[in-house]
Parts: sequence; structure tokens; C-alpha cells
Amino acid sequence: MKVTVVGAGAVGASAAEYIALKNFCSEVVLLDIKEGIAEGKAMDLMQCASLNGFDTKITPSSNDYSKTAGSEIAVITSGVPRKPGMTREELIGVNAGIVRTVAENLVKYSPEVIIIVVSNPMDTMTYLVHKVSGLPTHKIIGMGGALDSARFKYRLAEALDSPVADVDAMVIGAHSDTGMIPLATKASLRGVPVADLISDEKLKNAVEETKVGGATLTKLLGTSAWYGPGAAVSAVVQAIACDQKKLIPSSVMLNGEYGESDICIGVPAVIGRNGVEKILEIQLTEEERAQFKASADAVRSVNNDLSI
Ligand SMILES: NC(=O)C1=CN([C@@H]2O[C@H](COP(=O)(O)OP(=O)(O)OC[C@H]3O[C@@H](n4cnc5c(N)ncnc54)[C@H](O)[C@@H]3O)[C@@H](O)[C@H]2O)C=CC1
Ligand SMILES: O=C([O-])CC(=O)C(=O)O
Repeated sequence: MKVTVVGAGAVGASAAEYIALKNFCSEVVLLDIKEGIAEGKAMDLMQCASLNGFDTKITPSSNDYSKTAGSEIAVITSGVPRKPGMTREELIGVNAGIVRTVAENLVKYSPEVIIIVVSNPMDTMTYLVHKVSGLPTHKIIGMGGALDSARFKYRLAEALDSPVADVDAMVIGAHSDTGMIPLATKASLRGVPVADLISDEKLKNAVEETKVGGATLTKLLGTSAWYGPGAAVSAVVQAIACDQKKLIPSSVMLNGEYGESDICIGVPAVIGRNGVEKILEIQLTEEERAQFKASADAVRSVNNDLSI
């Protein structure tokens, strides 16, 4: 299995590292437009192979897409991250041009590829890839829900004083500070509804902290996060590569599901060897349905800023 990661910055390198550590791919091509970056990161990562016991070969590329030819999966992390005080939506002006060119180049050399979009504003960048790549809709997946759900589980575990691994929870909606919808009503501690175990106030705090999870880290770090994003990317890549058919909230093109069409936004999706294998339409409360509609409206208005 050959996987390409475009963008050898913080998130791209972290994703390549986690993919290699999990040892399920033969090759990861790490491509960056900046001369030397991919070479340096790939060399540094390959020097971990004997220490960490992985066989995955990490091949660098300085913007040479011929090296990506025949990739079955490609991850787009190229573009600028936000700085403290910014929203993800403010990145559209720079990132749309980058994501468009990258998607076109990827498809040129790997016409059968499945693309995972990470660059922000992620839901709109995913929509853009649908419009410019010519790939079938099931082959384009926006990564946001995997990360946001992991952050929600972390916040719930904190509130419950329980191990994170005992918590199950999901976040749907847009990957944005205001559009995320952590599904508090469905969160559980090994099947026991979390709402039965902690106060409304604690649950509400966990929801609010999850929604601004990216902004909180950006404020602390001066740039956006990379370990969680890299791990979340590797989980989506592995679900495809190993045909795991995992239920991962992902930004996918909707065609009537949840009452929305011609939009990419986070919904529960089964991810396997064919990419998006199924979209699950789960029961939402009236309040969650209203939140989803508002979230979709906001994504649509950002999509309108694209020139496609
Ligand atoms: N969807 C999600 O959950 C998350 C999304 N992000 C987004 O991912 C993106 C990357 O973030 P970081 O890795 O922290 O940024 P970074 O600045 O560390 O790395 C970005 C890399 O992209 C490269 N690049 C720029 N234009 C390129 C092009 N045309 N072709 C190839 N490479 C190019 C740069 O040289 C740089 O090395 C940002 O847009 C950020 O907002 C970050 C975290 C989570
Ligand atoms: O917050 C950001 O800008 C980066 C991102 O999408 C995340 O970490 O969730």
C-alpha cells in the first residue's frame, strides 16, 4: 500500500510518523513544495525505523508528483495554519489555491486515489476537492470529526475522572469553532449515558471546551496542533488501508442525508477500502437537528467564497 502525504509541515510529518509507527503501509511519500523540508523530515523519520521497529519506507519529494504515482491514498495537509485569534475560515484565501493545485496533481499521477483532506477550512477544502478532482464522491474524505471526537472523549474522561479508553462519543457538524456539534446525548462511559454520571454543567463545559479545542491549542502553541491531527489522519488512513469499516465522523458530500445536499460536513460515515462506504443517518434531537442546519448554513456561506 502506497500512501502520499502532501505537506511535510507539522501535521503532515506527524501523520507520516504515526502511519509508519503502525506499520501497515509499505511506503509513505512525503511531498512538500519547500526544497529540503520533505528530505529532512523523511530522513529524520527513517532514522527512527530501527528504534521503533517499523518497515514502512518514507520517501521524500520536493514537489515532484511523479514520485507519488500509483498512490492508493493521499492526504492533503499543505497550506497555512492559523495563528492565535484567527478562525479556520480566514485561511480560505491562501489555502484554496494550494489545495486545488495539489488535488489536480495527485489525480494526474494516481487516478484511482482516495483523498483525505486536512487543510483548513477543512469542510470547504473538501468541497473544493470534490469540484476540481473529478473523483467519485466516495473517494474524498474530510478529516475533522475523528479529531474532534477524540478531543470530546478527552474532555469527557476528564469530567468523569475515568480512562479515555472507557469513553465513547462523537462530534458531527462543521470542523469550526462554532459549527461543531459534540453529541452529548449519545456520549457514554462503557454504555452508561454520560448524562447520568455527571452534572449538566460539567457536560456543557466538556461540549464547549471541545468546540474550541483547536483554538485553545493554537493559543498555547502559537500555531495549530499536530499530534492529535496526525494521529487522527493515521486512523482514517488505516481504516481505508486495512478495510476496517470503522464508523468515523467525517466530512463527506451529502446528497439528501440529514436534509442537506451539495455540501461537505461532518456526519457518521463507515470508512473502509472503498473510502466512504456508508453514511449513517442517526436519530438527532430537535436541538441537534437545528444545530446541524445552522452549521451547514455557515459552511455553505464559506463555500460561496470559493471561485469554482
Ligand atoms: N482538519 C483538521 O483537523 C486539521 C487541519 N489542520 C490544517 O492543516 C494545515 C497544515 O497545518 P500545519 O501542518 O500545522 O502547517 P505547516 O505550516 O506546519 O505545514 C504546511 C506545509 O505545507 C507546505 N505547502 C504549502 N504549499 C504547498 C504546496 N502547494 N504543495 C505542497 N506543500 C505545500 C508548506 O511548505 C509547509 O511545510 C493547515 O491548513 C491547518 O489549519 C491542522 C490541524 C488539524
Ligand atoms: O485549530 C486549527 O486551526 C487546526 C485544527 O483544525 C484543529 O486542531 O482542530
